[in-house]
Amino acid sequence: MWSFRILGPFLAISLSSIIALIVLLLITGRDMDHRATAAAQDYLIGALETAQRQLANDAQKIATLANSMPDKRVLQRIPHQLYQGCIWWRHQDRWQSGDCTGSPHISTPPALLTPLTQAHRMGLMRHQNTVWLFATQPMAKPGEALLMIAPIDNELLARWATPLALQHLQITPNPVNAADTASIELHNYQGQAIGYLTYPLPLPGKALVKAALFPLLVVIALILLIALLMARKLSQLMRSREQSESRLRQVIDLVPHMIYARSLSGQFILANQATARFFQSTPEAMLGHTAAELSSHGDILESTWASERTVIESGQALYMQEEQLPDRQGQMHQWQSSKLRFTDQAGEAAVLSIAIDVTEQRAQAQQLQLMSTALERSGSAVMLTAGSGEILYINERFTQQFGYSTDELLGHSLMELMRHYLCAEQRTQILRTMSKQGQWRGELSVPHRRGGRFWLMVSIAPLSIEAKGSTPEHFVVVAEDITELKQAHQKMENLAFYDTLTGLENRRLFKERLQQAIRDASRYEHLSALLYLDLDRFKRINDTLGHDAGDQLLMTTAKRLKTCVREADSVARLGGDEFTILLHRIRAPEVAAHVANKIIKALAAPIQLGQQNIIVTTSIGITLLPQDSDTPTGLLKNADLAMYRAKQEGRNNYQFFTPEMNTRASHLLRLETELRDALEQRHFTLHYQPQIHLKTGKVRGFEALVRWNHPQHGMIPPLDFISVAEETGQIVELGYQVLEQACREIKQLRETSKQPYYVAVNLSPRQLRDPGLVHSIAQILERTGLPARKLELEITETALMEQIDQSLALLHDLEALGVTLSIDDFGTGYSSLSYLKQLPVHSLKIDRSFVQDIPADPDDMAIIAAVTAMAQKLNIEVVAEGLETEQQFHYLRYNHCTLVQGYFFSPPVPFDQLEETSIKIQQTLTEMTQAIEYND
Ligand SMILES: Nc1nc2c(ncn2[C@@H]2O[C@H](COP(=O)(O)O[C@H]3[C@@H](O)[C@H](n4cnc5c(=O)[nH]c(N)nc54)O[C@@H]3COP(=O)(O)O)[C@@H](O)[C@H]2O)c(=O)[nH]1
Repeated sequence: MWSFRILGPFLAISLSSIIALIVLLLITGRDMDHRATAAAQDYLIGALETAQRQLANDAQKIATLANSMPDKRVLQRIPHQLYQGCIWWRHQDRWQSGDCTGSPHISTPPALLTPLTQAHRMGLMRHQNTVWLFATQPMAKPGEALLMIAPIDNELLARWATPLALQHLQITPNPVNAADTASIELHNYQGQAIGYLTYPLPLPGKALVKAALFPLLVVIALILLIALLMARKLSQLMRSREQSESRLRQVIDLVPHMIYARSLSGQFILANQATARFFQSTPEAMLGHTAAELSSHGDILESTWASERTVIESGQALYMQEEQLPDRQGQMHQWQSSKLRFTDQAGEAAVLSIAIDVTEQRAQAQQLQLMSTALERSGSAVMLTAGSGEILYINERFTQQFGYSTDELLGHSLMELMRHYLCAEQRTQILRTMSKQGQWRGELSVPHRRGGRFWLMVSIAPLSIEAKGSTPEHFVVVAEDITELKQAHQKMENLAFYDTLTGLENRRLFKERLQQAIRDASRYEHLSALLYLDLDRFKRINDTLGHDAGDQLLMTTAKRLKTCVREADSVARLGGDEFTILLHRIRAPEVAAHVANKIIKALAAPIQLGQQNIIVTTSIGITLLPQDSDTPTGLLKNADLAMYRAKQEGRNNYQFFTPEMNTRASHLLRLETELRDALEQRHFTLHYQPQIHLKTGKVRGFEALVRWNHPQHGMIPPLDFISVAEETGQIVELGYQVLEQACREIKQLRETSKQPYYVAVNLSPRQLRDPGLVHSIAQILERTGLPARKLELEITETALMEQIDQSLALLHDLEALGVTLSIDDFGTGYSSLSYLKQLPVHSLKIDRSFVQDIPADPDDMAIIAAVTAMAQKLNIEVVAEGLETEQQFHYLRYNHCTLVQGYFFSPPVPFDQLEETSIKIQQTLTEMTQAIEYND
């Protein structure tokens, strides 16, 4: 590797240097030869010309001298220094003598002299092996001339073509170069080449080259050495550059940011691994490609190219530019890039970009910003403190919550704040919990700076960014205003445990108190008493005077009850007009009796309800604990039974619970079970009591009255089971059985007697609430075939008034069915006249209690008179029940009562006696009518 890298350049440089040197030498040698030849030729020509001029001058000087002398001796006196060759004198066209002092080798050959007579003044001639220069000079005397010859240096002598033929010299440089001589061609006067002169070159070019060979080799050796050193240096440089490049490459590939360079055409000329990863390519494969060619989102990527090109064109670097670019999957990334122009190795302008993927940082920053904003706008008050407790931050809510500005709190201590808001005990408790558990959370009631108090749910927790267990660097305090929550909780608690109307404890709380009292009573052997009471006839007051009056009554009752007991005792309203009182830790049962009396007295005081003064009475049941029962339910049941007994005893009194009451309750329970069996086995039968029309004196119809034909106890009257059936809901099923049987039997009687009898059937309040009532009655009528108008439904006035709104709709539905309606026990239910007008009733049935005191009670008689008068006006029939005496009969007849019913004519009788009973009544009435007519 090294040898190649070194040898390559080394050989290249060396060889090229050697070749260059040789070529240079050859060129130089050749040039030198040319120049040497030219110089030699110039020299030769110059030398000849100079010698000729010299000779001609000498000849002229000698001629001048000789002209002044008479003979040839003159020549001898001519100083030798004046000439260099031989000298002859011609006299009268004959050469007289000569002197060759200067050239002793030359005699004076006539052969030589003859051609010289040719009046050539100057020239060259060859004689023997010597080339001579000659010059002739005419003298003063005619026919006399002077000839001078001088030999040419032998070195100049070369080849002579025509010996002595030359009479005149003309010189032309020879273009043909000899290797080591310079030559000139000599021509005669006819221009013919007669020979040439050569001149050996002192050191021709080739010789010079030969001579220079050694130095050349030395130079080459030196060059090689230098080249070697240079190659080595070069190699080192190359290697270090390669290493440096490789290092640089490694470095840029290690950099997680995109580093790339693009040429002016937008093609990548450099890309690191991060860039390649982004384009899902390799750095090598990217080179020469544009972003558009490398990515399907290249068009977007190319948008960056615009800015990069601007950088190239303007030379203006861009730093920290934010760009959004998609990766290959189209996922947008946020980049922070810097771009700067540089010139690549080819000398072309390019742009280097360094792009940092800041997507995550931006997302984190955004998240941080979001969290910071959330914190700032949080509904909770947030405080951040240093580990020392110094307050570093509070959010807006904090300032609102506590009424401090940020400046007032920052830099202060949390402890200071705690001292201001919390008592020493609270602070100690918080600090103790903090040191034990590391944090504290709890509710605090704190005063507001601007007055008032508020409830806070506060948490103080350490905030350590460092490893767990280290001393907390910060604490975060979060306070949430729970005042409303507290109030709502309080309200809910009130709702859950207290009666909204009276503010007394409700059933739930009372039961808890009772439970606690039972525990206390058995543990500490205390005696406590539970009083259960309701207001006598509250329902009637409520219905007649309205619910507001009823509520008023209940609230007054609650207040009065409170005045009758101690603070520690519990007074509760269980619902409706039912109240309970728990007397804690009483000395003896007599105390309970005493309180009961107090209550009866307190409630007996008149109560102003609207325009009326009402006097209420109450019935109180008392049970003692723990002896009567050890459960709240048991005690309440006992007290209820006792209260029931008090009612049975004529109301407005109190009764203590006795075990026998439980016996009765058990009896009722048993009755319920037996009733269920009786319904299944249809043990009920009907008795019918006739209703007599006073004007016609005929039996118009019958009231169906149920009896329980008990297998063991015989016939049981309705008063013994109707209320239980009503309570348990069994009355609904019983009512349908009665209706079915009554309709079927009266239909049958109508057919056998051919009389248009109707049947009146009692509907209890519970039946009125049965949604299937109308439909079921319609089905019964259809099944039995009794015409609807021959079925009269008796509904007590109390039942109607209790649910007047629903009743109205029901009565209209029943009327639409075709059945007739009668208000039973009229006069006991406080129905108002306005209601009566709205009700689709066919008749009113005056309660037995009003009839039974005729003629003893003038009030009752007046009521009967008023009712019949009113009914007449409303076009409603009046039925009087409980007719037992003739006096009563006459009074009712006199007051235009429509129908009568009672033992006076017949008690309720079984179905099979009906026809016979009806005939008897008919006879009785006929007799009575006759007697009346007779008396009249
Ligand atoms: N919901 C239903 N209630 C019914 C049904 N059958 C009866 N009852 C109700 O039971 C109550 C008692 O009824 P009963 O023992 O049959 O007494 C009735 C008569 O025997 C009694 N009566 C009739 N005439 C006289 C009399 O001259 N003197 C007197 N002391 N008692 C008399 O009155 C009862 C009829 O009353 P009323 O219904 O108000 O007309 C009773 O309230 C029945 O309503 C039933 O099937 N369903």
